[in-house]
Amino acid sequence: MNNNILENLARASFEQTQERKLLLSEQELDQEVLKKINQFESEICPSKGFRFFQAIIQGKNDNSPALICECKKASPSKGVICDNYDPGFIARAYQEAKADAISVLCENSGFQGSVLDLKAVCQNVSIPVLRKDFITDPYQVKEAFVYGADAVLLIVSILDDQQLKVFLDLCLKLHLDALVECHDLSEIRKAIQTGARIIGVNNRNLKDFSVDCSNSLNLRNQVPDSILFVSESGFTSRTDIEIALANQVDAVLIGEALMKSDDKIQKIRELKGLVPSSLYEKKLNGLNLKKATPFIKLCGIQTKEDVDLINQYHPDRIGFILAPRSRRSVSIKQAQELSNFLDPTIEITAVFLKPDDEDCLQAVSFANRIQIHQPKDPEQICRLKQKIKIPVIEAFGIRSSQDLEAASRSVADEILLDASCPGSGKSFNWNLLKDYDRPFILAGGIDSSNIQQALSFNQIQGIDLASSIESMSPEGNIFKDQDKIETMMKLFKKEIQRIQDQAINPQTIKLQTNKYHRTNNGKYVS
Ligand SMILES: O=P(O)(O)OC[C@@H](O)[C@@H](O)c1c[nH]c2ccccc12
Repeated sequence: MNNNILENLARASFEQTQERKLLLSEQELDQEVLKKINQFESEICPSKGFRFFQAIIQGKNDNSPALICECKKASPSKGVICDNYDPGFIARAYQEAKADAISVLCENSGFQGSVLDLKAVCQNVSIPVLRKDFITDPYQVKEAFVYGADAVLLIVSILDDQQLKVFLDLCLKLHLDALVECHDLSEIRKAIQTGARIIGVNNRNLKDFSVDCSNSLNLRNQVPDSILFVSESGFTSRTDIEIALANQVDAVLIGEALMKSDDKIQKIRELKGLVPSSLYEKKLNGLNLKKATPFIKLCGIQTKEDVDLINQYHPDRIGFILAPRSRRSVSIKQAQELSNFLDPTIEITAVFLKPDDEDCLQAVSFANRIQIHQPKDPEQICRLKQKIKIPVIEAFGIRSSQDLEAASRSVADEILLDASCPGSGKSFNWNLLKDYDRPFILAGGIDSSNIQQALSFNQIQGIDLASSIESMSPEGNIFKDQDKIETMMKLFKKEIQRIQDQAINPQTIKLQTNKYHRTNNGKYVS
């Protein structure tokens, strides 16, 4: 993998470590280490240590893998996640909610963490604590020990074989557990060979920050049962946890979803399956799914009259088409002006075809999302995601299942699946969508005859209409037609109501339980 992001974080973490050495030299730290070892030995309980490993074994049960809950103020992809960050306080809430272990981000440049956060957490809880960091210096392992951590993260891709071995040996000496993070099969092999007892697979691709929970599940079978398997990142709901459970994951590591939650205790109980999660979410069982009611987007808004109609019928999103050659196009300036009249609770998507980065950057002033058809170059989506702070949608014209596969690999925040000739009012062959497992927005020829089918797809996030809400005037001009907007909005709302009513029918829920299980080749299936 492209290790740039990882390497930069590792370098930053290393530099932070060198700075701390100026305050406490390695020799002095070694003294502290010795003191603590002596303390251990004088204590009555000689088996102290390796508590993280034990906590996972004891924490997992038939209803849930063990939960490792993370304290994380910020992340390189999301910026600040938690404003009033008090790791000690958060850790106490985790413990109260019966988390099995706690992970504390200590890196400063990308995560705004510190070893002091680790210290604060260790002072506040009795459950095991993991130092989450980019460890490349033994000093960091010793520090973790002295501050009271029970485990450290070792990331295989930033360590050579020799270093990994040295660090694992040091952990063993200090009775610390090591969570050995791997990204692919070769790293897993290396970890196993070096003697890792706990292997973690990150669902977040650190090349582009995309999250795919199937990444760890697909690698599950490569780790023998004698080694604990931790699935890291991207877990947001009870459904995600159930899928991990069905794939014999021993523990899951959850950060962002908890940090964002106002009621952490309740969220952990929900993740553990101790309180029912939203019933509708259960109905839409799926990996990585945005478990919201599907939205409707009306696309190709061009005039003030259109905006008035939109405000009246209130779809969830609208689209301004900024591709110059479309018959529905508006300029960036027009879109900016029209957006001033739009009800602010309606989201705006700026739709581009082969855009320059510059145009997309300009659209940020009025749009909530950017949608790109045919990126200018293969890196554009990834680049834009880093440059602009709003979600990026990549649109795909679908002719075959290969096109769908390409879409599922997209690094965009959302994907939109359309006919190969967007805006033509034609649909592609929706039969191809059967078994498609990435959430998607559907576009192309959605009208009163097929809206019900469109909303019935398991992974549907939203639908996007243009042609079916338009008519042609006697002069041959195409315009947004109030009657048609009304018809489509009514049909949409009726269908959503029907889906929601169905979701609270207990039978539907029962059928969905344990939908995912493992096959021989380690792939999850539904
Ligand atoms: O916030 P999330 O998506 O729940 O992810 C948590 C954790 O897995 C993630 O922070 C992480 C996994 N591996 C890492 C390595 C370094 C820093 C951070 C991480």
